Amino acid sequence: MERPFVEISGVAMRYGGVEGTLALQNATLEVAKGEFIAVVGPSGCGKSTLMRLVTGLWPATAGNVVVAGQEVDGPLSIAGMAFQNPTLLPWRNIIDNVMLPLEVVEPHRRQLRSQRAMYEAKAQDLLKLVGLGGFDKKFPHQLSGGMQQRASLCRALIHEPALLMLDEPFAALDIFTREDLWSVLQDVWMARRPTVILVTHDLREAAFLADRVLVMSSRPGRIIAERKVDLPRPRNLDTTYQPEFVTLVHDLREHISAARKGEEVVNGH
Ligand SMILES: Nc1ncnc2c1ncn2[C@@H]1O[C@H](COP(=O)(O)OP(=O)(O)OP(=O)(O)O)[C@@H](O)[C@H]1O
Repeated sequence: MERPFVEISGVAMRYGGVEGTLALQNATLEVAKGEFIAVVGPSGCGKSTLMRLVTGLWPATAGNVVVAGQEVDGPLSIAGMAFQNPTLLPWRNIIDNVMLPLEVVEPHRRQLRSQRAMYEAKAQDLLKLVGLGGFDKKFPHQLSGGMQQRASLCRALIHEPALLMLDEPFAALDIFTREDLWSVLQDVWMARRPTVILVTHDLREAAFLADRVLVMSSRPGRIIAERKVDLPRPRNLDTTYQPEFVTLVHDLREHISAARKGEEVVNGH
C-alpha cells in the first residue's frame, strides 16, 4: 500500500510553556495522496492548531508530523492555504493577488520573469474555473466577499500545491454563496486532485466535500471518530437531500454534541 501523504502520530501541542493551554493531545491521523478529508469538532478543540502543525507554522510539542515522507520542521512550500477571511492584498489587483505565491515558491520564483505569459495564462484559467473570468484587473474592494474568497482559492492553487489546507474558508459567507463554492471547490479538486484537509464547523459542508470526515474531541483535541462518505461524485445540492447524506450529517452532529459534553459515542454506526 502507498504510504499516506500526511501522517500525524501522537501529536501534542501546548501553547506557552508547561502551564500553557494544551490544545492537542495524542492526535493521530493519516491522509492518503489525493484524498479529501474534513475535520470537524467543537469550538476551540484545536482544529486550527492541527492545520498550523501540518503546514509547519508551529512545531509540535510532542509527536510526529510527516508530509510526503518528510518530517515537517518548518513552513511547507508544497502547501496552498486559504482561511476564513480572504486576506487579499488591497493594493494588488486580482490577478496579481492570485500570482503572489509564484513570487515566493520555487521553482516558480526563478521562472516567473522568463515565463510570465505562461503563468498569467494559468492564473486566468483558474479565475475562469471559479467563475471570475474578466475580473482579473479589478481590486479586492470591487469584489463581493464570495468573489474575494474565490480569488483566495485561486491563490491557494496557483502553484499547484500537492497539499491544500483550508481553514473554514467559507465560514464568513452566506449560505447560498457557500453552497456555490462547495461545487467550485469540488470541480477544482476533481480536475487536479490535490490532497485536501478542510477544517469546518459546517457538517453539511464536510459531508458534501470530503471522502472522509474526522471528528475531534473537545480540547485537548484528538480524533475520536471517522466516517467515510461513499456518495458518488460530482455531488450536487440534490445529494444533500438524500437519506444517506442526511443520516451522515445527523450522525456527525451526535458525535459533536457528545464531544462537547466530554463523552464519546460508543455504539455509533
Ligand atoms: N497562539 C496561541 N497562543 C495561545 N493559545 C492558543 C493560540 N492559538 C490557539 N490557542 C488556544 O488553543 C486552543 C485551540 O485553538 P484552535 O484555534 O486550534 O481551535 P479551533 O478548534 O480551531 O477553534 P474554533 O473552532 O473556535 O475556530 C484554544 O483554547 C485556543 O485558545
